[in-house]
Amino acid sequence: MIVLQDLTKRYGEKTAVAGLSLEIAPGKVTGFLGPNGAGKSTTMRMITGLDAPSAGSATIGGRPYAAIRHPLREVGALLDARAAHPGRTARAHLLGLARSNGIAADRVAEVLELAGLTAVAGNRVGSFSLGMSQRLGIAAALIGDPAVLLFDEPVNGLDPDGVRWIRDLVRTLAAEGRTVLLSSHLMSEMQETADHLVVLGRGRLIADAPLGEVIGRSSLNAIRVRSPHAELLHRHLLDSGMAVESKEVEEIIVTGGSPAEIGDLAFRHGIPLHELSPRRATLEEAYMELTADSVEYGKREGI
Ligand SMILES: Nc1ncnc2c1ncn2[C@@H]1O[C@H](COP(=O)(O)OP(=O)(O)OP(=O)(O)O)[C@@H](O)[C@H]1O
Repeated sequence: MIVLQDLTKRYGEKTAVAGLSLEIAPGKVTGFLGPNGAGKSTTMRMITGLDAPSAGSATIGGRPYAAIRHPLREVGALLDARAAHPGRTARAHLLGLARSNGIAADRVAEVLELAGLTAVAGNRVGSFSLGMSQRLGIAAALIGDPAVLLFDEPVNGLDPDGVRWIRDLVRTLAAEGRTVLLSSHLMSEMQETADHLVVLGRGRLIADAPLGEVIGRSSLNAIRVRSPHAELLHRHLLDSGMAVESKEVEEIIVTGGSPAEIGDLAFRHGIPLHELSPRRATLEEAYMELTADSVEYGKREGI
């Protein structure tokens, strides 16, 4: 369990993280989303003790990172794939980490295998592609078999096979009861992988809810209704407080009501229905709506 209490980070005038309070629970994949500069990496850096908070606290299992004697045995993090020394081999890098955290050397071969790096274990890290470096970063995160894992953009640079590997890996880690915090800008991937979402905008929390709930709140969840009496149904639906848009002569798009409510209402008024099909918003659509006012670095209308 990761607990953030009023966590704040200021860089001079800039407030990168502004009073964040939330809990990241074990046993699920928590997706960490937000536009560029929203404060995701800064939050992860404070959780792992790489940055000190300006105010508030971040604890793992009740303790701040700095108070954990062998941190890699409790928290694994992939924050910067290029963090390993380029002149070292992958094996030497992992052995160094194992030694400094009281982890048995046998574990190195295990995580190299798990990350698909056994064949290149003796190669220098500096010769690795971005995808191989990501795999090494993941091997490092897993070396101490920790209960808490943080992955910042882990699929960056990975091929489709690697992307699927990460998806399966994080799902397995969560199913084992671990706490998994995962940031990514790939919404389709996040929709496949996350159970719960934490969304930041300009350093503030804008959503902390199960994935299905975040998508369910989108105004783009709509129901297509076809009826030979679409116009009449249109009026009844408006009277009952739903939003209705006419598409074709016999087709309307309804938001703000469930298929059951629409079907029952049509039945009460004796209106035949020829189609009643829900269209679920995608995470990308829900996310774009949610963060529309929080995008800091991007294209603005009229510029
Ligand atoms: N060392 C630093 N010095 C000054 N400002 C910083 C520093 N690190 C981060 N910031 C600023 O803090 C804000 C949050 O940055 P952060 O990297 O945490 O965002 P992010 O959500 O991870 O973004 P991205 O999706 O682009 O990786 C940004 O405005 C950034 O410029």
